[in-house]
Amino acid sequence: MSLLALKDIHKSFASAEGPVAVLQGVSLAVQAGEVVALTGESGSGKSTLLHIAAGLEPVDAGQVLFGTQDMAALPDAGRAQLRRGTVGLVFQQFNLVPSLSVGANLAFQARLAGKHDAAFCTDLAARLGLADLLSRYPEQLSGGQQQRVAIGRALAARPEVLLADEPTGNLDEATGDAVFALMLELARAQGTGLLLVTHSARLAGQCDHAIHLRNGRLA
Ligand SMILES: Nc1ncnc2c1ncn2[C@@H]1O[C@H](COP(=O)(O)OP(=O)(O)OP(=O)(O)O)[C@@H](O)[C@H]1O
Repeated sequence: MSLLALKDIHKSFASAEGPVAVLQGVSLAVQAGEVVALTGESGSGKSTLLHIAAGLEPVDAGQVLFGTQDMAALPDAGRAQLRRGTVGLVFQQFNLVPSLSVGANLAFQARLAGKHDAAFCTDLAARLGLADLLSRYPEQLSGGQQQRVAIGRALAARPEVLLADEPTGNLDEATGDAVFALMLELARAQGTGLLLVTHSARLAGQCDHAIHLRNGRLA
């Protein structure tokens, strides 16, 4: 059974001209330890699909299966619980907690999931180049530093499924490559399934599969 399986997802948004169909029957699966790249032109629906997978956006039709549990069919509290225990998120808005230090932000998700491991967190901070920034606050960080904290926070919780929306988009190429390599290494070592939105054909080429979204369908 797949860690994550999206089945026949349909999604429209309302607009002044009427409903706009963004996803028209999208199905995909991510297995344990598998890294899947999701590519597509700007506006093709990649972020929408990731938000749906995270249970943060309702579907018009379709299933979002984590094992046998359908995220899309759960009530709010059930979705939050499934997300907290199972899913790691790295979105374009980093959503760091402004009142918490970098160190506390890094540990935040893992603590919520009951999986906090101080040594693992310290090691992650070092590998993400954040060791000297642990007592700073998010507003005192550059965009790229904030992005690395957001990645560290998701990885520290050792999620079963990691959903990442252009996770290295704010980083220079060398830092981005190093952070991407760390994400791949941890996903493979821990059996995490990784679904990754990227505009980079180079990064997509390093993944196990690359799938392309066009006109609401996977090409
Ligand atoms: N809440 C919303 N209300 C109305 N339309 C929306 C909403 N969210 C997204 N859309 C529309 O859905 C389409 C897909 O948006 P989405 O952000 O998923 O694209 P994307 O492929 O992630 O784009 P990018 O690569 O630019 O981030 C776009 O046309 C966008 O305008």
